[in-house]
Amino acid sequence: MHAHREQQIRGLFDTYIRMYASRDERLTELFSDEFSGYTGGGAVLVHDRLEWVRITLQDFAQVPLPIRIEMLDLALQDLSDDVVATTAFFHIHLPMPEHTLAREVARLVLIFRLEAAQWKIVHSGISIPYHLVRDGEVYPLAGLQERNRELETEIRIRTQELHQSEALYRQLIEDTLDIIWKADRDLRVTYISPADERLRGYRACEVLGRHLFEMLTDEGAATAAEQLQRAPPQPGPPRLLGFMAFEAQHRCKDGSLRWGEVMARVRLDEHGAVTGYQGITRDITERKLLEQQVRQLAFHDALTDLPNRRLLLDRLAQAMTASSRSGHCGALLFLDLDNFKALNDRHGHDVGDAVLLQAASRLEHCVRRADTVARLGGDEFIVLLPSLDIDRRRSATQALGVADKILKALSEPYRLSIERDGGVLAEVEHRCTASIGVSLFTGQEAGTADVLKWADSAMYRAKDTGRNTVRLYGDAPADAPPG
Ligand SMILES: Nc1nc2c(ncn2[C@@H]2O[C@H](COP(=O)(O)OP(=O)(O)OP(=O)(O)O)[C@@H](O)[C@H]2O)c(=O)[nH]1
Repeated sequence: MHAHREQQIRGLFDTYIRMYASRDERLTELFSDEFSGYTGGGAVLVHDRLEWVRITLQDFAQVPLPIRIEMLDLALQDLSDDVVATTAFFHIHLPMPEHTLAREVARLVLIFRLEAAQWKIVHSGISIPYHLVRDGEVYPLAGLQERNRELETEIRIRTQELHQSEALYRQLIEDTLDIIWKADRDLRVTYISPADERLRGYRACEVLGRHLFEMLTDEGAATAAEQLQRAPPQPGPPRLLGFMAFEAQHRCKDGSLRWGEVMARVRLDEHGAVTGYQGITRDITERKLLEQQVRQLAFHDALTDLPNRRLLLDRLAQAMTASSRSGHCGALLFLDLDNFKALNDRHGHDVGDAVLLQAASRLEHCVRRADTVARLGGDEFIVLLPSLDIDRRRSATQALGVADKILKALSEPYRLSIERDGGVLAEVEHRCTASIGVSLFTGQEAGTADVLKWADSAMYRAKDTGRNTVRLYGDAPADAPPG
């Protein structure tokens, strides 16, 4: 997309969000005369601009206080020369505490069209969290099916009338990505909407009549079965039980897996007997991936992928709790590479990074699976040996043994590719040592910060005594007795 055009649409989108959040009625001036849009619950397609303005003003009157919108992602897509689609993901924080929806991701599609040299919003579709819809009530299923039909008609008519942008209609359909399904009382599928084929690749005829749980992984089926058992049938007039919500992994035809958020309901007759099930499944794979990335970023070092300080402290606290139960000692090794700055200064940061990566890998090869290798930052690493011996002296001997093994592994030559003037790569061999401080811990006699501080001070003593060596906290007269 042309940078100028992108900037323009982004600016307009930001203005829209700002005006919406501050309940600014001038927002309605952005709507095209040929506007169409889905109302908040997603069930009704509105074609009339004035009707849309009325709905917007009613929304502003119902929640007059400013609302907070926390943008997560915004994507712009050229649909044609004069049509651009924007897709935004965000959290909505309404001013009433019961409507704080920070956990839920809302999706807004706005389509901008260039009209007489002015960009106008020609379509709006919002997919909002389920429980925002009518007092905790899930989308009425009939409403969604109705909406699907309306969409298809809308697309047919508009394609004939406007011949404008095929992609615009594709975008419209994307608003109904949720899979709608129904099953009989034996959980055999009796209806599945076309969205399932788009997401999982199975044609409806391949799914109809099959057990609902065949769509899921074994783990997903176990979650679903557990949820269904939680909805005990009660006698009464024919009705739908309240919906249950759970997340489960779904199998796709190509062998891949996708995460779905399932909202399901049980249909009962007047005797309380189950007559069937119905539900909506929303694809949340992207959200799950994002959550996983966020977790990875929060607990791991970006360069080496090793646990970071936060995760290390967590593991150290766990090791200390386990040690109080077992009576076994644990050890923390604080490592700092020697003269690392000189390497960076001489060959540049990228070469320094390459050494850090190789050092991280060597450290991982020196320890067992139950041990943790973490990077605190810079050229500082930690090795946590959570369970050694019951006897402190024997534990010290074991920890010092691991430290010696690490010193030896780190002092092996590092082979590095270095870019010389003119971009030619040269292979060089670099030698590097480390200084290590070791502290032992038993149970929770001390805090995690103390154990880390002791290992750090022992490491500095190793530096002071000439580097490339190991020191144990508690061996020097100045050391306070541990624990
Ligand atoms: N390449 C690279 N360098 C880093 C990174 N983070 C910090 N550093 C550098 O690592 C160096 C750390 O040096 P120090 O540990 O303070 O000193 P040193 O040269 O190793 O000397 P001693 O520790 O006294 O042996 C500094 O030059 C930092 O700029 C990183 O992610 N990548």
